[in-house]
Amino acid sequence: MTKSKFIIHYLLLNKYSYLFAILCIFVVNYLQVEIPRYIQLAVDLLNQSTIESKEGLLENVQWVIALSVVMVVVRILSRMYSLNPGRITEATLKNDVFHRLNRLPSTFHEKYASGKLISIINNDLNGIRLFYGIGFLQLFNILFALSLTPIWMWRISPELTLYSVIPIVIASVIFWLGFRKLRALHSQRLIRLQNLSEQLMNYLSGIDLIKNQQMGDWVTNEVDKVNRRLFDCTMQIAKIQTFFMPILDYANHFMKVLILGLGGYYLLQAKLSIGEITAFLSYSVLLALPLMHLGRIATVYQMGMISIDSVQNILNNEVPSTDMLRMSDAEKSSLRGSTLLVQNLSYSYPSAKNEPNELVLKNLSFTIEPGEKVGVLGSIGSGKSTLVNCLNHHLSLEKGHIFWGSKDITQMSRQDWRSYVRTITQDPFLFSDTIFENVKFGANHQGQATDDLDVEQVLELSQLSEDVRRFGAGDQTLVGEKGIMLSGGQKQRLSIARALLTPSDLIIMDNVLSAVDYETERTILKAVFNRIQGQSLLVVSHRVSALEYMDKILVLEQGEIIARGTHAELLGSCSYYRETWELQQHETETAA
Ligand SMILES: Nc1ncnc2c1ncn2[C@@H]1O[C@H](COP(=O)(O)OP(=O)(O)OP(=O)(O)O)[C@@H](O)[C@H]1O
Repeated sequence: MTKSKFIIHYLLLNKYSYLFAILCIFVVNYLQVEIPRYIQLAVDLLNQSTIESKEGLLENVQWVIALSVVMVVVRILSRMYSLNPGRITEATLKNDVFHRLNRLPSTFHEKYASGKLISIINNDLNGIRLFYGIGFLQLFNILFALSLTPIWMWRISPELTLYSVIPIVIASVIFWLGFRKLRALHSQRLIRLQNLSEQLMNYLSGIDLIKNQQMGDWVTNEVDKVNRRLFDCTMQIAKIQTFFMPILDYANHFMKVLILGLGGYYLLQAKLSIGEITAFLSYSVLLALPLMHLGRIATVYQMGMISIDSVQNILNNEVPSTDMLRMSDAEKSSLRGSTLLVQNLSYSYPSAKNEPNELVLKNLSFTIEPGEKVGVLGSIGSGKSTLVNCLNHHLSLEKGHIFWGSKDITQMSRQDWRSYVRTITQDPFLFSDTIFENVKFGANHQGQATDDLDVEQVLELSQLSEDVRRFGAGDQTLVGEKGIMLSGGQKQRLSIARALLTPSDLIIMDNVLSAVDYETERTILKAVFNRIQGQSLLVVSHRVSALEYMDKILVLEQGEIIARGTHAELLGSCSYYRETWELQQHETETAA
């Protein structure tokens, strides 16, 4: 979406409010120029002492009071109907941005750090709220004030109007120069805010490490450097706003002096009355007020434009077209319990320079039949997690390599694919909530009704019940940010419980038992086997003991399957498998 289309799209969201607001702003500005006319008539009648003049004076004063009351009411309405759309647009955009972030592929998140995104959602969207709220109100205020006021001034004295406008024209040119300089500074400031937010987010995520390693001083120093750059930029903006922007304010005072001087001269020549000069002075204020606001509006406009760019950088990223597809219920159920077929799968991570990178997976082919339990053994860096991320379509793939039954997984949305496959990753993510809510996370979204009994059951299966009972508040215990209260093994078991809660056709466990001892590993796997009868299982590990009871094991080395078979077969046929097994057996015995 282009910038102008973006602006119009979100303006149209509140079109009726804006139309009503424009009408109100026009009425306010019209009344503003009408009131001085009655003041002028009243002042001119002050000099006369006839009964008619007293009645006329009273009538004019009544008009001034009545019009002022109407103006106040309409002004309140104009503010309500022009400021609220800004808040509505901000809230709508927050949802739109978050919705898009949820659907963008992982490659997007590799480019944008979370801290930066948080800064855009907070600071930039705030700028957009002002743009669509106060920016809109003041734009029309200025437009109407600058078009109506000179006409009413001209009616009194064309000559005096021309002289009064001269200082304003000169000031506007100077103002424009400052305005251009400010735009670049505002853009820099938002980028520096994003950098600071990114850095703070990084350091706060690793606050334990920083404290343990006594790195507090160094980190404070680093934050100070980024903060100082932000401060310098903010100060430059403040300087321009303090010295440049009030130029219109100075012009206003100069204009008043001109009106009084020249007006007095015309009064002596009987070209103008006192009432007319009084009205002229009122008009000069009406002309100056919006001009004085111009500095603020210019800031709002610039911030709005820069913020729109930032938000568009997110919204203009295309969600892969297949992710927009939804399978019908009939098609979904026809694919339940299918075979997973991997055919000549190769993968290389995209490089920063868009050059082809080294292949991390090389020409892999295998199947996982319904209900089959398959293991993948591989040393560190052999490509196990990459394979998992291909299978669950976390990574973007070419079509024709992974099929679920007859369906190519790249031709279905990730959301549909997730209804068949549940992945337990090696870095389980826990939310800052209770154990119970963490286990249940996502279950309701998948349309699965779960009750407390189910949660209890899966905690038991994943060997976590005993630990949970020991916590004071049981499964209502808060796990802290990212599960800081739990050990690595407890986190892993909690994420297994989460995956077991709702049924799926294939469960992928990526090295999730590395933080538990061999005995617990065996018990958990046995429980998982019992629970998921009929469902397929892929267990990825560098521990042979975790794969011993699998129907089939694939041995992965440097992205290639170098052997496949059952545990017994591989002990005979694959030296790497046998050596790993013997080494790990020896480690277990030594540990015992
Ligand atoms: N996002 C990425 N961008 C570029 N290269 C990556 C990325 N993720 C992994 N790699 C590279 O791909 C190779 C395989 O990594 P992968 O994480 O799949 O191995 P692994 O077998 O799961 O290792 P481990 O047992 O340590 O988890 C490694 O050389 C790694 O550096």
